[in-house]
Amino acid sequence: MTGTGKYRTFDQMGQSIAASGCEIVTVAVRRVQTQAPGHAGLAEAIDWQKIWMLPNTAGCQTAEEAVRVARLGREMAKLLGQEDNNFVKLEVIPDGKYLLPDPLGTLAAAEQLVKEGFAVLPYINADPLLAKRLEEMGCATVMPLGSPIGSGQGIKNAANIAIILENAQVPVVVDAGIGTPSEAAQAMEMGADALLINTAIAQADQPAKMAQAMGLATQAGRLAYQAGRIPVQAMASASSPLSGRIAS
Ligand SMILES: CC(=O)[C@@H](O)[C@H](O)COP(=O)(O)O
Repeated sequence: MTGTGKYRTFDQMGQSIAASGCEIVTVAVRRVQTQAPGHAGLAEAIDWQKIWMLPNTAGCQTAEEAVRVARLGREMAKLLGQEDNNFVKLEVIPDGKYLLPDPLGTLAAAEQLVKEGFAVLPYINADPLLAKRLEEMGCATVMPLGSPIGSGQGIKNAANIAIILENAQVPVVVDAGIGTPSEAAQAMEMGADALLINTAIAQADQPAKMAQAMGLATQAGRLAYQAGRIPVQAMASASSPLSGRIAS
């Protein structure tokens, strides 16, 4: 999954989405609604016949706001030709400095949106108990953050994300903070089902190239997870057989 924010141009955005190989693109409902300079034409710049839209509630500080914006997002998806799209990336973020999600607001909004038939993809701190509660409530995924949005700090919550992955019965999408392809691969090697990456691509010197690198790393990480890594050992073990040596 990729985002649509922070690109220098819509052209760069389109090229990056294509180069990444992503299947889902998230769009802030409020950006599509404003039609202000820099936002106008955003939704129209993407071919929604090929890409699944994930409307998000960015900018919402309370559960009530998020529920309202999610409903608008569903209408927006319909207008853009995705009549059966009931997805919403739920963001309830009252904190402007670290952009950390409000767990109680997220829980309350998720409960309401699940009741209304949404496929809810909640953006959360990497809290295993919260992830479980959201799953039990009927959320379609959980989206724990690797580190704060746009920080490029990578996977700072690896231990907690590992617990979420161990327990989850729904797909786990690692969202936010991924700064490099190696961090994308790391999250996938841990067993994440998907990633959401925006800033590291959009703000790269060459966004499309970084998008491709992120896509390749995501696939590499997934393959490595499926292949099964070797156990880490304290001591060396020789690569060549020890029997039949020339020297005694
Ligand atoms: C676009 C979006 O949904 C972001 O809020 C998301 O969390 C990605 O974070 P990064 O920008 O750190 O990749």
